[in-house]
Amino acid sequence: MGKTLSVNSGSSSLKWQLFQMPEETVIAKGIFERIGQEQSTMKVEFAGEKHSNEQKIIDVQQCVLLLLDTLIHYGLINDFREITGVGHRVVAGGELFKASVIVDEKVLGEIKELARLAPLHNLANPAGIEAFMKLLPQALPVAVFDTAFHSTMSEKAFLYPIPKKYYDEYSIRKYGAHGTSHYYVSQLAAEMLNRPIDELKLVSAHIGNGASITAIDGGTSVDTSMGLTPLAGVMMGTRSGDIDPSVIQYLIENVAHLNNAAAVLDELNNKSGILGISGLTSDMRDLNDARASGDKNAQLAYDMFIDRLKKYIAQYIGLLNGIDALIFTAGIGENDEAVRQDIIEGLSWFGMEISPELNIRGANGIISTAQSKVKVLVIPTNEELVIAREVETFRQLWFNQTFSKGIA
Ligand SMILES: Nc1ncnc2c1ncn2[C@@H]1O[C@H](COP(=O)(O)OP(=O)(O)O)[C@@H](O)[C@H]1O
Ligand SMILES: CC(=O)OP(=O)(O)O
Ligand SMILES: [Mg+2]
Repeated sequence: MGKTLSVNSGSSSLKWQLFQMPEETVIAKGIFERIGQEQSTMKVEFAGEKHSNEQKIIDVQQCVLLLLDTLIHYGLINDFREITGVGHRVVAGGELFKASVIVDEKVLGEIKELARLAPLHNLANPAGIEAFMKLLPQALPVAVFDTAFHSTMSEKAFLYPIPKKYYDEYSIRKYGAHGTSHYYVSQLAAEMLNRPIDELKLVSAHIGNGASITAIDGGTSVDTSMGLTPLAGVMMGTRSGDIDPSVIQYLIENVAHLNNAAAVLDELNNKSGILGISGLTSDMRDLNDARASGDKNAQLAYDMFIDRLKKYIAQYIGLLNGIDALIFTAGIGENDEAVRQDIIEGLSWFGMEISPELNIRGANGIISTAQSKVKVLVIPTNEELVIAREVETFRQLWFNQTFSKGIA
């Protein structure tokens, strides 16, 4: 028994939930959005109450302090010691972490080392972990990796067609990301469809600020659009997704301020995607406003975004030789019915059709028509719940070990 805090640090947001475990009751949850941008917001929800504040939030350390203050301020905890476990989302686990792990100094060092595989995340992730370890020394810290679910990919899927020695000697391969989310929504899809997961072929579209598409066969990830790092795959809020690698050398040789690989990679990670094409914003809500007011580049960014998503989804339908269901999840996938409509309209040849009555804001569940050959689902992701369950497994193991040692 105890309270577990799950921390999901994304590239633009930090989401958290405080659970009473093992009951899995949500005591409170919240989100810090647009971290590091001009208008950051902090939202908290508990017992039917919703609070929202606009303030400049610079980084993850500030989020941690604000979050702990909030828990005390609203009486959600009276004492920090009530929190017995803190689970952290870590994006890159590399070849090292294929499952969740209790964090100690060594693990923390290894997570920092892996930052080169997730530059937008693995720097913020250990900063958050360290801050919580310092402020909540009694709570069991557990790291849950985005890459773990994709560790089932075969060599044929995860190798790049470059000399194999670069995998053998340097572990250069596709690792994917958002695995905790793809895992969670695929399990729920099986429940919603009332079919065993091992019979199902699914494509899961996690479309947030970061976005990835995964092909899931019998409950395991067989391929996914992100690569060595979360830069690959579809176009994203600030990331280019797949491009011809020769662009990198061309930029280095021809653009004065991009005269090394790190500068180009920064451009591709932070200034590209929706932001790069629109020249305005990385955020879908703002992009929609700009499109509505007739901004041509905003419309172009949207059209490119939709096409790239369609291409990856179609590719994975091909890889799986047909699918039972397509799942939409994450910030955009869950909330933007027009994005879902535009994607499915372009994939109608595959026998997908969504119902305008079902495809509404706040939809949760099946949104396809009765005659659609492929079911289309909207499933709000809950990476925090999966993280809390992982923490609980470790806490019970730890408790049982301590208890059996005690009576031995
Ligand atoms: N109501 C909404 N309509 C359209 N897009 C939305 C809505 N709510 C959130 N989003 C978009 O979701 C994206 C953030 O998704 P999220 O999954 O929270 O990102 P991340 O975890 O990568 O930080 C942003 O582009 C944001 O504009
Ligand atoms: C891996 C990744 O891009 O995560 P997020 O979408 O949460 O930023
Ligand atoms: Mg996210």
